[in-house]
Amino acid sequence: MAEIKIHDKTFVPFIESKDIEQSIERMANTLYQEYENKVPVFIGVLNGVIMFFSDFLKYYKGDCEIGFLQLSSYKGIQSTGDINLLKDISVDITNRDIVILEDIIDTGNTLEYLYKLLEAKPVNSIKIITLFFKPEVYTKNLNIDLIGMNIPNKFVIGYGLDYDGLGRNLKDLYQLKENI
Ligand SMILES: O=P(O)(O)OC[C@H]1O[C@H](OP(=O)(O)OP(=O)(O)O)[C@H](O)[C@@H]1O
Ligand SMILES: Nc1nc2[nH]cnc2c(=O)[nH]1
Repeated sequence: MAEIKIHDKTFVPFIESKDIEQSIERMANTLYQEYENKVPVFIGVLNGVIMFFSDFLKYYKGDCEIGFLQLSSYKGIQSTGDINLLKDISVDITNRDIVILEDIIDTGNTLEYLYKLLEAKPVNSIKIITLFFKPEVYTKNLNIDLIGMNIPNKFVIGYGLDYDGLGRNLKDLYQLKENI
């Protein structure tokens, strides 16, 4: 894996896709044990979740349904702190057991918005899971039910995550070089 340049920044290889997938397989198996006799609705937070969502489904062994919502708050490598709901939840979740899938939880601003959005919904249960988590910068007290991998506080791209629109199609995860 070589370093790559996207827009004005250089990124270095960080986590290979095979290691990411192993972590996702573990997550899918853990959830399957918890929902064995239920049909959960997995809700992906677009756009960053695309690859995680698709790989997670491949490893999940039970019956399940899916839906999406779209939130956006990043400009470049910074959170604006201003969350935009670009697309509300696409399926009826009334009385359902829902699991929100996030690709990454960083500041927790998006998670806080999600909690407020979901509070008002008449669901049976809610779990929030994330593939990547940055414990050094997470400042909220909100519960995260399942975490795939803890990562340091450095901006990452690839495996669905972008830098100003580019980099989502990289199969491995890369880290911003200037931060190292
Ligand atoms: O914990 P936070 O600091 O709020 O960051 C987490 C959010 O940032 C990314 O979304 P983004 O706003 O970049 O939209 P995208 O998924 O369309 O890239 C990511 O998909 C999370 O939803
Ligand atoms: N691409 C990308 N999006 C994020 N959203 C929150 N943290 C990050 C990050 O490190 N990279």
